[in-house]
Parts: sequence; C-alpha cells; structure tokens
Amino acid sequence: MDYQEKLKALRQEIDSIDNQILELINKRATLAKEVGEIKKANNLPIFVPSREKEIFDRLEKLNKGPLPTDIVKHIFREIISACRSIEENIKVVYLGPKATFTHQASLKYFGHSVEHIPVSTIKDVFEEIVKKKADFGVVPVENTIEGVVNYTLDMFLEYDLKIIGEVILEISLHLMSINPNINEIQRIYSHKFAIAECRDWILKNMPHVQLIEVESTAKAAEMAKDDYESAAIASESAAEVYGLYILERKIDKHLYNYTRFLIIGNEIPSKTGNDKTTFIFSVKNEVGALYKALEPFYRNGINMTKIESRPSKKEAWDYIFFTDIEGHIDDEVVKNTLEELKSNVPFFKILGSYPKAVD
Ligand SMILES: C=C(O[C@@H]1C=C(C(=O)O)C=C[C@H]1O)C(=O)O
Repeated sequence: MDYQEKLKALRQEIDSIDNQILELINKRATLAKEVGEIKKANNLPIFVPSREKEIFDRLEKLNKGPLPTDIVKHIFREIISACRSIEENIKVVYLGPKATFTHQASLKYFGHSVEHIPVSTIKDVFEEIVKKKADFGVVPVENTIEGVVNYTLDMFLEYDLKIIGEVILEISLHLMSINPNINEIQRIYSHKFAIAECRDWILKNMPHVQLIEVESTAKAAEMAKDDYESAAIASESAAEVYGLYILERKIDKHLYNYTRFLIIGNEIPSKTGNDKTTFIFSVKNEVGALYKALEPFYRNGINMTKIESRPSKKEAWDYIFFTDIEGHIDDEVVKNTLEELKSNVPFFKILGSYPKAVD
C-alpha cells in the first residue's frame, strides 16, 4: 500500500469513528433530556455540580491516553455542557466585559453551551441572581500574587447567596496594541492587579510609560483598540476579541500566577468526597477568642486552606473571618466541628459547600 492509500484508509476509519461518536453523543443528550424531565417533575435542580465532578474524577482515573487528561476533561466539559443545554437553557452572569479572565473562568466551568452574560460590576453579578435574571454567577476571589478581591468577600455579607463551586485559572498577561511598534507606546491601560503583577517588567523595559488603571483587563484592551499610542495588559482572548497585536508575551513573569473564581447560586450542592466548605464567623474581642474558635479544627484533623479577615462594617475594629476548609457540611466530622464553632462565637454563617476545582 502506498502512503496515499494508507492515508485514505486511515481517514475512512476516522470517519467511521466520528459517525459513532456523533451517534453516541446524541444518545447521551437524549438520556440527559430524560434525566432533566425527571428533575423538573420532582423539583430538583437541573445543574448538578456534584454529579459533573464525579464524571470528571471517573474519567481522569480511566484515561490511559494518548490524549492527556486535561484535554479529555476539556472535551467532556463541552459534551456535558451541550447535554445540559438540552435539559434547560442556563444563564450565567460574569464580571465582564467579554474576554475578561472571569469570562474564561465561566467558560471553563460551565462550557460553551450556556448563556454567558457580562455585567459591569461584582455587585451586579449578585444582583442579577437575586432578581432571578440569571441562575448562576462567576466572580474573582483571590490571586496568588495580589491576594484577595475584598469586594467579592464583602458581597457575601450583603447578599444571601451560596458558593456552589470554584474554578482556578492560570493567568498569563500579555502586552498588546493596535500599534505593532512597541517604541511608540506612551500609555498602558489595565486592571490594577494586572499592573501590579507586571510592574517589574514595565519598570525595566518601558520606565517612562504612563500607567492607567481601568475596571478590567478586557476593558483595557477595548480602550487600547481606539488609542494608537497605547497598549493594554490583558489575556490572549482579549487580544483576539479586540483585534490587537501581542507585542510581548507573559510580562507578569511569575511562575505561579493563578486566580481563583467562585461560582455563586442558590443551593448547596451535595457531597462528592472531594469538597471544600466556606463559612464566615466573628469572635468576641477578648484574649484567645480566635484560638478557641479554631482549635476544634485542629483537634478534629480538618485542614483549613484559607482564613481572611474583613471589617464587619457594623462596628469599628470588629472583624469577620472568611474561612475555607476541606470537606463538606454533610461530612459528620465537618458538621460537628462547625456546630462546635457556632456555639462558641457571636456570629456564624455557611457560605457554601462545593466540589473542589477540576483542573
Ligand atoms: C444529565 C444530568 O444533568 C446535568 C448534565 C450532566 C451530564 O451531562 O452528565 C450531569 C449533571 C447535570 O448537571 C444529570 O443530572 O445527571
């Protein structure tokens, strides 16, 4: 067989596999639709993060390659997203505009087959869900270089919504412009976190440039599109969406630049065995109060992955602690420990129990 015949034969085989995949995907969608009907008849939520996490975990264990696991997950994220959309059109609001990192996080979590709706502030994300204009929301909560997004934490004090999931994105910040000549750049637009993450590179390479803070990296790209002497620091997808040249790649130069986003909604997902719980509490202003509040977690072997204090805004020097632990509120040990904490402190509230991020 010469190489042309060989190619033809291989492609015929690929065609036949595609036909089978197509048939199987549609079979899967039909089953999902049936599941959807049962859920609707019994008043159960359509989106079930715990079930989706279970599927990802099973496929991760099963995958023997040659496709790497992250690509397999990516494909299945879209298959699941498509099947879910046959059950119901889910609406997700994210901190926009289009092509922000939050938009990418939303796509990574829900896949492309949901309605992704940009809004201009973190508060609007919460508002739209409360007003039932959207089912879920996506907001940034912390970055490994710049720390916590305080505003997001504060919103949980104002709104009674729950954290139903998390997404972690690796951040790469690029310098982009409609002007291909970097020497003509006078101004750089970006979000304050992005400017801070790239400050070293800018000081070294463009020390005289003016730095202008705007609401988001995507907004920066949008502005740079209309200003020939400017550049933006933003994501690859912002460069694509706003038609900019990438002048310099990865100017944040950080080895570990990740942002964590929270998915918010109304109902706490059921346990998967690989979960996190987020809660807030305050303590009395007295010696050892925080120690006493946290000691049961140590005693019961519960891993605390984060604790962050924020002013309560009710009294001067009064604080609320935002805390993440490993485990689900339906785990016996977690439940008992939280009960103990609750009985020891003046204020306590669960913000969510949700599957840990899928890579
Ligand atoms: C099909 C279901 O509905 C949704 C779609 C899923 C899927 O396509 O596998 C999984 C969980 C749900 O978010 C289900 O609940 O099983």
